[in-house]
Amino acid sequence: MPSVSDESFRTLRPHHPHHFEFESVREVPDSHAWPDVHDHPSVEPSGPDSVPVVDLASPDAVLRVGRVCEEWGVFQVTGHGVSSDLLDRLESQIRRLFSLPTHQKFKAARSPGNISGYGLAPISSFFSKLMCDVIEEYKEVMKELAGRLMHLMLLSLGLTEEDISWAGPVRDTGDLSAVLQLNSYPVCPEPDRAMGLAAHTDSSLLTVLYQSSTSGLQVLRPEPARWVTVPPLPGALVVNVGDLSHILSNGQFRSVLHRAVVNRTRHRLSVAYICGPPAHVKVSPVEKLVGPSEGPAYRAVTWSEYLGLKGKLFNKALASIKLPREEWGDCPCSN
Ligand SMILES: O=C(O)CCC(=O)C(=O)O
Ligand SMILES: [Fe+2]
Repeated sequence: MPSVSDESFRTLRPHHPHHFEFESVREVPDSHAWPDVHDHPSVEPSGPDSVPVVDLASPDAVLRVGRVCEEWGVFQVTGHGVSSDLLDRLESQIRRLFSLPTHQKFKAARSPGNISGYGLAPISSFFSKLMCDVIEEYKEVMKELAGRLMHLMLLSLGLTEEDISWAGPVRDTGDLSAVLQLNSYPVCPEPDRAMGLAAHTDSSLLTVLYQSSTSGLQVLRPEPARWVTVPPLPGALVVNVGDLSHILSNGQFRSVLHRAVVNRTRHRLSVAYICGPPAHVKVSPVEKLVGPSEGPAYRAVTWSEYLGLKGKLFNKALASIKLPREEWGDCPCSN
């Protein structure tokens, strides 16, 4: 997928952007011109087009989380306990990282097919010089927050720890795996002709996104289809419901289609903590949520199997594991 921004570092998984020297361009080259930036109108957030904000410290957090996961598949969280000092330090280190000369950034590049050991060697030697401490601290804090969010989501579905044993005790953070992805969206001379990150749903259970202070994230709302901007709120983090939570909830939770647009004057950064189940776990619709007459809507998949499908089929991956209606109730899949 070509995209203008696409400069990103993943601390666990490889990414091979079609590299481009953005600083020198005056107009978007054909290779990066995006055909359907205006496929649907973009609207500014207000009234019913405002992505909900959930205060995790509020007594009705479980109820609110459940409702927004069903209706939106995305929300902003406050009351999460992540200090603004940590977010500031993270952002300034990432700015330093992305402003390094290209040849230096390429020292951390992953070679194709080099998935095993998840690239810790090249990446960690790179990060250790520059930003290892703050990244490690952020990952720790995110692990805890993602666990908390996952448990709120499970509780809102009426599930207990027995229903999803890999999630660990509902009060605990469980045993999720995660990828940290750093995105950089350079300024763009013609933002209307380019795309930062193409429309997609996340393949995760959930993604916690820090989007600094520059807007660019948009989520698709239906009927009429429109792109709603998710405004950066000081201190808030964005939570996207991923495809695996949609599967796990037997379609009850919406996995939100979203994209990142670029702008003319501000270099935008975002940090995605992409959280999934442990590697060996197959995610399938939880039995309790499957009505006796309807059966599970999806077959079981591991995270890596699903990522493979996503790599091949992109936005049709979810449809590819949907069980046809006639097979419902007679499903060979297991939890
Ligand atoms: O930069 C953003 O706001 C979105 C990033 C995103 O969607 C992703 O990393 O999956
Ligand atoms: Fe995303």
